[in-house]
Amino acid sequence: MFDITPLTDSKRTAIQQKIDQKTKPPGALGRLEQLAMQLALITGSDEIILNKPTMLVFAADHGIAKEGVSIAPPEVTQQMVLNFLNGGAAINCFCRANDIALEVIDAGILVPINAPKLTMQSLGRGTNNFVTLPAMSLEAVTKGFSLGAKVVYRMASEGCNVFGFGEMGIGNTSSASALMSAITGIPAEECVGRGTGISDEVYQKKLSLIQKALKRHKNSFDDTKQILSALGGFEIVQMVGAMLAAAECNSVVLVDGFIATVAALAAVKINPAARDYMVFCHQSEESGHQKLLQYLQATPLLSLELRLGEGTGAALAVPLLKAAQAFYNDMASFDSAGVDAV
Ligand SMILES: Cc1cc2ncn([C@H]3O[C@H](COP(=O)(O)O)[C@@H](O)[C@H]3O)c2cc1C
Ligand SMILES: O=C(O)c1cccnc1
Repeated sequence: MFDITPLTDSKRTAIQQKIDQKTKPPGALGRLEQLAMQLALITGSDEIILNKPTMLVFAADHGIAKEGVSIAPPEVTQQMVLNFLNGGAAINCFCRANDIALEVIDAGILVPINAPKLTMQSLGRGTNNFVTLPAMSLEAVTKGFSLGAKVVYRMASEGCNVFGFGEMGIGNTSSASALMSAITGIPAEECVGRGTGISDEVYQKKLSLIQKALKRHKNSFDDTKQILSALGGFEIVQMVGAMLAAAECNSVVLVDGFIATVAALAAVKINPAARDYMVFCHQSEESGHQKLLQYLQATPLLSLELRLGEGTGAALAVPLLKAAQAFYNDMASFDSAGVDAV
């Protein structure tokens, strides 16, 4: 379904040489050098090209939210979508601060909003409660992949080659933890966290509901699509399709916090070549995130104790991408600056 070209090793030596000829001790720009290597492999080895960075925020509701597993009721998903459209959320501020375009997508909120700025591609009015039923049909997963991909193909045709992925959906840390446990085999206790900041009591309820759901659906864990249909969210499946499409379009995939990283995990299971295009932007405070990053052998760029989602950690990493681009493209070499090589 997604034809992703793994990044070629043949250009690595030339890129490393270019980095090593910059006027600095070898390796002195640390992680920025690794980032420049990845960006050069994705976008061009002569010059790193970052075009029209765009944040895609997918919003949807979750049947499990009715169980009271969040600090907020499900209505907050729709209210936050309106907040995004009015420019008032954290993600709006960080996108404005860093010159990132923002597109908000209704992937399946409970009560649709009629607003010209909102991209409408709803898969339904929230998922089923996965404690008792599969969250969605397999057809919805497949449709979600193509709807997510559609947004990326449109933006890529307009020249965008840097995509950030964010989400909004009350209850979605429950779906994400259940997916993480089912896909990786890591026990639920290590995947489930406090989400929006729930109490000990609510945490115990959340954990036991997720354990119950994992037991109930365990016979349909043969492949990633089945797992997504059992436990996923409409915003999560659209993110999976969008990430795979971005990798297919040779674009940079900026992965945000816990929920976005679970979508990235599913995308990598579906097509391992997608991993090459992913930049893991930050480590969230959500307790399962560190384990998940380790599982994916990913070292995140930032660690700011965020636990918000919306794409905020991805937006905050964009200046680092621009710094990697700036030194790779513009910094003098020992030769051009007349500095003795070290
Ligand atoms: C006002 C508000 C704004 C948010 N922005 C992102 N989230 C984050 O919290 C939710 C996940 O946590 P849980 O699984 O505990 O519900 C998601 O919507 C996520 O994007 C928010 C949550 C709230 C309450
Ligand atoms: O890391 C995240 O994505 C996250 C953490 C808590 C709540 N919402 C999102």
